[in-house]
Amino acid sequence: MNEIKHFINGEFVGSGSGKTFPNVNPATGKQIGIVHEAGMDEVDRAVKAARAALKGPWGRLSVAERMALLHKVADGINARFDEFLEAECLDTGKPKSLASHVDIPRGAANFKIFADLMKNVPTESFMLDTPDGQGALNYGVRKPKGVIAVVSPWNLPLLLMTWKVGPALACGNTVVVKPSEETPRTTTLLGEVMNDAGIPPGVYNVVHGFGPDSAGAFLTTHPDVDGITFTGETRTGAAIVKASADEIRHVSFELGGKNPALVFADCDMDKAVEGTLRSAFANCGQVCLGTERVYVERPIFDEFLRRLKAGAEQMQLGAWDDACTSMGPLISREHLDKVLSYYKRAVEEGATVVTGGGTPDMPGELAGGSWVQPTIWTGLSEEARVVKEEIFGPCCHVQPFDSEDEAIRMANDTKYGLAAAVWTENLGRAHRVADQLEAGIIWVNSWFLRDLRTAFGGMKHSGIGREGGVHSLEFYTEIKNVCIKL
Ligand SMILES: NC(=O)C1=CN([C@@H]2O[C@H](COP(=O)(O)OP(=O)(O)OC[C@H]3O[C@@H](n4cnc5c(N)ncnc54)[C@H](O)[C@@H]3O)[C@@H](O)[C@H]2O)C=CC1
Ligand SMILES: O=C(O)/C=C/C=C(\O)C(=O)O
Repeated sequence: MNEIKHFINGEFVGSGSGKTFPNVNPATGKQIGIVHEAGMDEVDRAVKAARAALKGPWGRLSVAERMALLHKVADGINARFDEFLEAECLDTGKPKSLASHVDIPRGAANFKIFADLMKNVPTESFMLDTPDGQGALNYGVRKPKGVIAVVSPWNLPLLLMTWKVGPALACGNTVVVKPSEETPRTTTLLGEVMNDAGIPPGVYNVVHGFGPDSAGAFLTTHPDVDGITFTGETRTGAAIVKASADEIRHVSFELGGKNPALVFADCDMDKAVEGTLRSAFANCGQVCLGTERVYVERPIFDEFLRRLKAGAEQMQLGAWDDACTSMGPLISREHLDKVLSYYKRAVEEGATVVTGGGTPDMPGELAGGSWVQPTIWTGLSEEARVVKEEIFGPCCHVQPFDSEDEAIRMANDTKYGLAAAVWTENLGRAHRVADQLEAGIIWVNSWFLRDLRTAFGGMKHSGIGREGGVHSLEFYTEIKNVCIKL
């Protein structure tokens, strides 16, 4: 059975305690590997290795040398594309059609884009008038922040982990990554790529384990970590802030969402239906940017709903390596139970189930997996828990609206503020609505169209700070001002 170890100081090591936990394929429910669980000792060794590497060859590289190494990491991922693809699909059950277009290419791109960005970002300078008339020159210099703790989730494991590791390393930091306990494989495989690319030992470290009382908590409370970047649930973000408060650590958080789509009668219906099918059901609905609330202008409500239902019913649930599969399972039995509890609650809260609402019959060994039907509801009150809480499954509630103001009011009536999609062919309306929506990322006539140079993050309970482009550099560096009296 595949044994998944920590990656510390350039070497794969097991847990001193001998503690392990199972690595399970959610498509079958079968154990496919054994993962070592880090204790305080392994986390401490990883942080010490990361600290030492800052002062070693890594810290002495020129920017050009560092960027060349990061390009080699990206090339290394691409050279082992099929291994990364299989590892990611076994951990998550997601179809290869998705992972081969999104997860793995973005895993490589996250290194290239930030390497190139770092080479080209200027820092500020100001001339200051002084009473003697000679003046002073101020200039900013960016320094690495230090040792960065990266705590990542299971929904887009390689993509979301490298989205943080890429810019962190481009800025000259070192990292200790705690991947989700559900998806340890690609983060571990990346250790081999780092070694092959010539990244010095200690620059990239991985510790496996859980959150509370395990590797996640040990890492985020470690006194020698300089910054924490996290993607995951809002409650976990709050726990990390509390636990790390004594050490006054910088944090960057991408948290949950309950994202709306606003579909206006003047939309291109084909695009709106296709986009909403993707935003509600891609990755089995396990995308923090995904749509769980759809507001449709009343004149097109019936037609839109009919077409959305038809699209949802055409989804092919199946094995990751079957070319016909368009949807995989949920990540785990535990998550299936959570999603099904919302399916039950929707009915209790008075929903009309337009399609889905339960679990499908899957053939052969897939019968043991965490499968769930894509589900659409109508008829719920805006106060229903199913409309208010993040479910993180392949489901959405569709609600009619009669005016632009009403749609905006309902869309903003949430504690979250991550993303929103607006479907309209009226440019004036697009600008007007985008301006009023309370979300960090607004897509007009698109969804998940990502330009990695742009600010990415959430308002309200959906996050702290922004990453992407220069915003990542803000988090992963300390800017030092030098003032020279002339
Ligand atoms: N991107 C997103 O917005 C995501 C949202 N979720 C939501 O979160 C729910 C729970 O999923 P989980 O995987 O349990 O998400 P989570 O937020 O608990 O876990 C994400 C990462 O944080 C770690 N972690 C958990 N508690 C921690 C703690 N106290 N200190 C340090 N690290 C900690 C986990 O081990 C994992 O690596 C899902 O049902 C879904 O609703 C889950 C994954 C991604
Ligand atoms: O960086 C991206 O393109 C995608 C981000 C998606 C999430 O943060 C998520 O689903 O958790």
